[in-house]
Amino acid sequence: MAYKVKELFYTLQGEGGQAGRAAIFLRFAGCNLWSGREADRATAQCPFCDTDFVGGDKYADADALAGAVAALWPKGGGGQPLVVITGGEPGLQLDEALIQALHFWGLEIAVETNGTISLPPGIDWVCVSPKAGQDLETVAGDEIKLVWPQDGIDPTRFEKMPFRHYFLQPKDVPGDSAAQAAHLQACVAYCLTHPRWRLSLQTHKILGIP
Ligand SMILES: C[S@@+](CC[C@H](N)C(=O)[O-])C[C@H]1O[C@@H](n2cnc3c(N)ncnc32)[C@H](O)[C@@H]1O
Ligand SMILES: Nc1nc2[nH]cc(C(=O)O)c2c(=O)[nH]1
Ligand code: SF4
Ligand SMILES: [Mg+2]
Repeated sequence: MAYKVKELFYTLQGEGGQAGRAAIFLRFAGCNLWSGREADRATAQCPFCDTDFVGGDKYADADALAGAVAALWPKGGGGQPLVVITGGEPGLQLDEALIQALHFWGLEIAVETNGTISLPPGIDWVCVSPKAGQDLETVAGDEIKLVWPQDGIDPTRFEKMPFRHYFLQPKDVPGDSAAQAAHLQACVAYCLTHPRWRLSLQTHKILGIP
């Protein structure tokens, strides 16, 4: 199968339970909850997206893509190579052939998903970030990372699902510092009154790295 990839880059995982860990990012093009066009944002099922996932390059098959990913890991530095597969929505393109090819290169595989599309088996770390009004296909995994606040979602709903970690991540609104501050305070207040939940900051944005 051919894959449409917006970008490949090497950085630190900025969010969630693996924040601070070096990782190669594989960002797939396309999402099922927004076209990616600004003109459609207001009517999108997921209107607060912080990511450009339109366009990019085609890879002819799993071996070609996995080889390009593996080539980004620094030689001789040690550590367990990690790829974070994101998007857009990775559930649209991620398949068993790509999982196998990435594992062949010794990569640990983490996925960032909105949870609405079933994923192939074999992923090492599954992060589900639920979106208001969207039913979940993936109801178990390593972490829930809920962008907060979001109207129409009660976080306690996810506590019945077997995830290892529960994170709230402040909803970023570029250019609106009052909203940013309010969203951060809402997350802090919720974590203090519901201690099962932990704060996930987007540390790459704080650091100014990709
Ligand atoms: C761009 S999404 C791609 C993966 C997948 N489509 C998803 O939504 O989980 C990567 C992560 O960024 C989060 N995110 C998107 N927009 C955000 C924003 N404005 N503020 C904070 N987190 C955001 C998503 O919820 C998700 O956890
Ligand atoms: N550094 C960094 N960490 C991230 N964790 C999840 C990201 C994403 O866009 O899925 C992301 C991202 O875009 N950059
Ligand atoms: S589901 Fe993920 S990629 Fe799609 S619009 Fe929402 S945050 Fe962006
Ligand atoms: Mg991001």
